[in-house]
Amino acid sequence: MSGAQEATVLLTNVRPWGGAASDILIEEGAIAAVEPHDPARPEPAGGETIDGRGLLALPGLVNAHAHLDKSWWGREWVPYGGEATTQGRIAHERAHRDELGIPSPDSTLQLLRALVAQGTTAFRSHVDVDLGVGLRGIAVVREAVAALGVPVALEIVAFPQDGVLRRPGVLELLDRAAAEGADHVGGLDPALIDRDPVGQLDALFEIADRRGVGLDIHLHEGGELGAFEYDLILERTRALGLAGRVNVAHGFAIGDLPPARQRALVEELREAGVSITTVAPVNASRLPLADLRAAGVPVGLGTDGIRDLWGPYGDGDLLRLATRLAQLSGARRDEELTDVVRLATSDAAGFVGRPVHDLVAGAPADVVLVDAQNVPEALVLAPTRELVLAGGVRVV
Ligand SMILES: Nc1ccnc(=O)[nH]1
Repeated sequence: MSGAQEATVLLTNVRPWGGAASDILIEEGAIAAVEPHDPARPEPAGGETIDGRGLLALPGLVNAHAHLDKSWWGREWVPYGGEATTQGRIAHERAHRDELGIPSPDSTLQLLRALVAQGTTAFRSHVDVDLGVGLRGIAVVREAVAALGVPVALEIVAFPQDGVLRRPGVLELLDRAAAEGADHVGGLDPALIDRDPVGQLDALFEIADRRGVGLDIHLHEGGELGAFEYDLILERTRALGLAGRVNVAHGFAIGDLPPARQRALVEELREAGVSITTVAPVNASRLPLADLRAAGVPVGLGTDGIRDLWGPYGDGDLLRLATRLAQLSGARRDEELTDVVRLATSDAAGFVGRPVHDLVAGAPADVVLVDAQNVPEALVLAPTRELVLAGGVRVV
């Protein structure tokens, strides 16, 4: 990619995960070595040396659930005007996105600039695919990421926000998106939106299985209905051998179940290889985060939409969002706080198609420096990002 990416960078005197002072050598966008800090280490020939001033180093933050196509970021404030239901938001967005020129490469680019400046270096973004916009949103997001000029990781979920079976032609669009390089096919609330949970899920799983892509399904539906839909998803994941390729986004229903059924569902998710993403909502049932983490079910954290026709909230700071997740989950001990930071960084590698995303040799050189004593303090304070590298390229 860019020449900047290929340059050698020596990042000296940083404390990876709050550990001992270290020097990180970066070559061709990847971490080549992490070694004990040596003030006498020679500068790399033809490369750049950056003094890390003893700051705490974390891997880049991973936004595992974004909607990069929806935002009006960087424009005049857009007051929210829809009804506060899922269908109300869908209708409001469809009624007003054209007059705002959404999806827009420019708004998405401005949003991305703000997000990477806060240390997010990898994204899994749902992108609306529907009869109005077709696959244009996917092209818009790809164009904005290219214009950003920074080697961030991007996975695309072709997301049928306006419904699947109730909108004939959407399945064909999803199939084309998968054929043309989308990493996942999305879905949403197959009962509320399509009034046919078995039908929607069968159709989505068929595409994912045939095209060899993943599935990432929004499940806002709660209680017994949502629990039934979890069952349908687990059943199909097992039947088609799609372990490790299926994600449930939001999945509020699990938080509505009594503890014994929650534990049983966590065990089923683990066994079937289904992951969960959350946006740490303050007004929905809580995920059993500790149980999910203890079972080894991958849990990703994302921003959801940021300042869009779904709502006015969000500053995109994933570290601050991690603070909220920790608070909502009752995390208090240092190990629990640190675990939430791992969830938002190194442990989220799988959500953005990376085998490894950490401060280790062989990983992409995505590094965030903050002024904090240790990882728990970095989580609690979410301090200014003093330096952000994405693929070895300096963003901040
Ligand atoms: N939380 C959500 C944001 C955008 N679209 C959805 O379906 N849900």
